[in-house]
Amino acid sequence: MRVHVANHPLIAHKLTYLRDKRTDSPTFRRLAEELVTLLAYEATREVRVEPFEIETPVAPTTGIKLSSPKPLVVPILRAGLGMLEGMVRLLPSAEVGFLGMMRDEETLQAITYANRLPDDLSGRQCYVLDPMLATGGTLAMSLKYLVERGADDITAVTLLSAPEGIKALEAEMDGMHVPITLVTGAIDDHLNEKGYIVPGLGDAGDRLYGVV
Ligand SMILES: O=P(O)(O)OC[C@H]1O[C@H](OP(=O)(O)OP(=O)(O)O)[C@H](O)[C@@H]1O
Ligand SMILES: O=c1cc[nH]c(=O)[nH]1
Ligand SMILES: [Mg+2]
Repeated sequence: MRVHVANHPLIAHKLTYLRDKRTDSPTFRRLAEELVTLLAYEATREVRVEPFEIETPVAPTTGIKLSSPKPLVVPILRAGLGMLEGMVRLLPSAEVGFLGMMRDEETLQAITYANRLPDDLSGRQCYVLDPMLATGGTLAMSLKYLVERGADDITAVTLLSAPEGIKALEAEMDGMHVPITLVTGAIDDHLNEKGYIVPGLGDAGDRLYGVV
């Protein structure tokens, strides 16, 4: 698994306000969207393209366009929804599939409660969106679904990641024979005893949408 930490002062600046507990939901949603657009630039560096002939007002030339099949963007509900708009703004022709997952806060095991993905993902590049990679259980389960359905190139985009979760995800995806890339805004210090990222930003879903 390739891990890319997007090292940019604007990303660090926006993450700081996202982390601040005084930041309200509307501001949090706007910052998450802005951050994804910056991360998406990095995450799509190897998006598949093909040559395409056009004519400028001056001369014929060869450009590029996104290859078919189009990339699939998969936000992990709930919190991943807060990253969807920022991503599809950069990739407007992408298709979108949904996975609903939640962590059992006692066992920290991921549970899937919704799954709306194309059956056949053969040859598809997939971009999985989830703001938080904590223990790695949620992303590991999501990426395995995609690999089982035939995805052959997967990039996970997170705002924050824990070192423990990156290690666990690497171990889970080892031997999958599918290129996996993680693009993240920052790698934080550690996980606490409740599985929260430290310093982190708290519960991303609650901060985006309120406590359920
Ligand atoms: O790496 P893990 O330890 O699996 O934890 C990360 C998951 O936890 C959060 O979701 P949560 O279960 O809180 O659901 P929500 O998005 O509905 O709030 C977060 O958005 C990730 O999906
Ligand atoms: O710190 C964390 C860990 C898991 N899920 C979150 O939303 N935040
Ligand atoms: Mg949550």
